[in-house]
Amino acid sequence: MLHARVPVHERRAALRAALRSGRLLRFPGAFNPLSAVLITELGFDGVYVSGAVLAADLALPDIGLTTLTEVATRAGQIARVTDLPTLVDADTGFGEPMNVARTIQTLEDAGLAGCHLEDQVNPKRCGHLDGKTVVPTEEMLRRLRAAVAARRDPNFLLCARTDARALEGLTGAIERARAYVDAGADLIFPEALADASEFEALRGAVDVPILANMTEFGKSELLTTSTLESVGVNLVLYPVTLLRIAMGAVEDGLRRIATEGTQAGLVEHMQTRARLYELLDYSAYTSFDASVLTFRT
Ligand SMILES: C[C@](O)(C(=O)O)[C@H](CC(=O)O)C(=O)O
Ligand SMILES: [Mg+2]
Repeated sequence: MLHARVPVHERRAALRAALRSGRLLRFPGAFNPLSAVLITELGFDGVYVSGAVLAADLALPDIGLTTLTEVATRAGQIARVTDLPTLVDADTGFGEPMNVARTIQTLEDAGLAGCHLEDQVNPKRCGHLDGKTVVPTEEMLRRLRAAVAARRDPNFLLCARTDARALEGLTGAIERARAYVDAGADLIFPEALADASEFEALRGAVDVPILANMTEFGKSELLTTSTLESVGVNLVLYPVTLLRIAMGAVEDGLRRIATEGTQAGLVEHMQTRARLYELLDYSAYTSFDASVLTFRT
């Protein structure tokens, strides 16, 4: 009721331990706090807060228009309703290395378990689109060093994302990943690798956990959890999946209401009032209220 129970430092420690387990951790992207409740209830391992989803939610393209305040606020709203660790997309860190330092502390304060920082130039774009540019390795190292120095909880997970695969090939991405690990990255996010063999090659090249981004309509083949686990991937993101499912249903529903003049035919596909109230733990609020009233009288 009201909020998560597990303190964030414990969730961060649990995520560290789980990443060492050899098990694949599944992090669907929550498009709002309520979807994070469902992710938790259905037994996933963590919650992801996607920059693309956060921007799309504001009807903006994912080109670095959202601010640190917007991202930290929304990610904090999501993190506080789940006992799972929440990982947030910090894009390029919202500025120069000094800004990156502030970003890390702000995200720590917002209750996140970790974040990823990427090596794109500003303005960044979706990692699965053409026309990206990356900063020189040295500049990304400055971002990472600032992040490491600013972090107050050593278990706050710093994930380094490289977008170099599209520009410098797999070898270039691997070289960068190694340099980012040396600078203190705890987890590597190789963006837009083509297939399982590329993940396997990266796996063999770094000795920290690696992440796979299974976003739809992108450049990566959609690999199953067993394939990802078999090539040694430690964490998989389904960043925009829930938003795409929801928006697909919303658009179909709106069209049917417009053409049929009623939503009656859609009711059987809807989440029921009872299920919604169950997710909201409605009855606990009613009992709480009753107990407070009883206490007063
Ligand atoms: C992972 C990602 O950074 C995100 O913001 O969710 C995006 C996802 C997407 O646009 O499909 C990405 O750049 O891959
Ligand atoms: Mg993003």
